[in-house]
Amino acid sequence: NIKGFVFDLDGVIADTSIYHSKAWHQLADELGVKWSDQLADDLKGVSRMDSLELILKTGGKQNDYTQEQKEAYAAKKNTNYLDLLKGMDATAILPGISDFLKDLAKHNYKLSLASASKNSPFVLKQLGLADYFEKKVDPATLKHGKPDPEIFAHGAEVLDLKPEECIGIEDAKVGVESINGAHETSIGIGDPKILHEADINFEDTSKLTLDNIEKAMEVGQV
Ligand SMILES: O=P(O)(O)O[C@@H]1O[C@H](CO)[C@@H](O)[C@H](O)[C@H]1O
Ligand SMILES: [Mg+2]
Repeated sequence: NIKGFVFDLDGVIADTSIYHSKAWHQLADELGVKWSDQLADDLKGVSRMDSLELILKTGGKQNDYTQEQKEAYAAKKNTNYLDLLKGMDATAILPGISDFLKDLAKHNYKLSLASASKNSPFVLKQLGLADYFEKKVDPATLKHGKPDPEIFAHGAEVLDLKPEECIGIEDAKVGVESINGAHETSIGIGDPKILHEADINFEDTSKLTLDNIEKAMEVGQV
């Protein structure tokens, strides 16, 4: 039975995916790479440097820059992103998430964070949710980014739980693949057509409750 939950951050807990997209869009314009909704969706859950490589590849420019130049561009995106976050507070917590976290804590579920973002400790602090996530996977220690199962596997290990005792929650396609690869139960938040590999789908975070999860697990024989 389920004893722990492994959370993605951007787009699951915090309404920050839009700011990542805005900052990457700004950089893509500067690099002369055509932006699209597909590219925006493909960048979800992908680490900073892998996101930049994906943008350059989309524009056929992956060999046009030195590693140093690429790191400078990634740093510029991050500065823009943090600028966009200025003044962010608990109002950026996605609908239902505060109650869901309270409910999980009340029922003694163990919680960990599996975010590719190096900004996650800062974002959690701004949202006032840092206490819920003492257990976090440090993305800088990972060999592979999502969709590799490594980050969600670590998300269970830091809770001293087996993968089958954990539910992973994601808004990105690569994130759902990572959870499934780690042999955890996957919840996909967003368009079920895009996140069709998830064991359980909810359109948005307001549907994320223990009741709805229990019902979905009964129905889905998950
Ligand atoms: O630049 P960091 O904040 O370290 O990483 C971010 O992580 C996001 C996933 O949570 C991803 O969607 C962004 O593209 C990536 O820049
Ligand atoms: Mg996400």
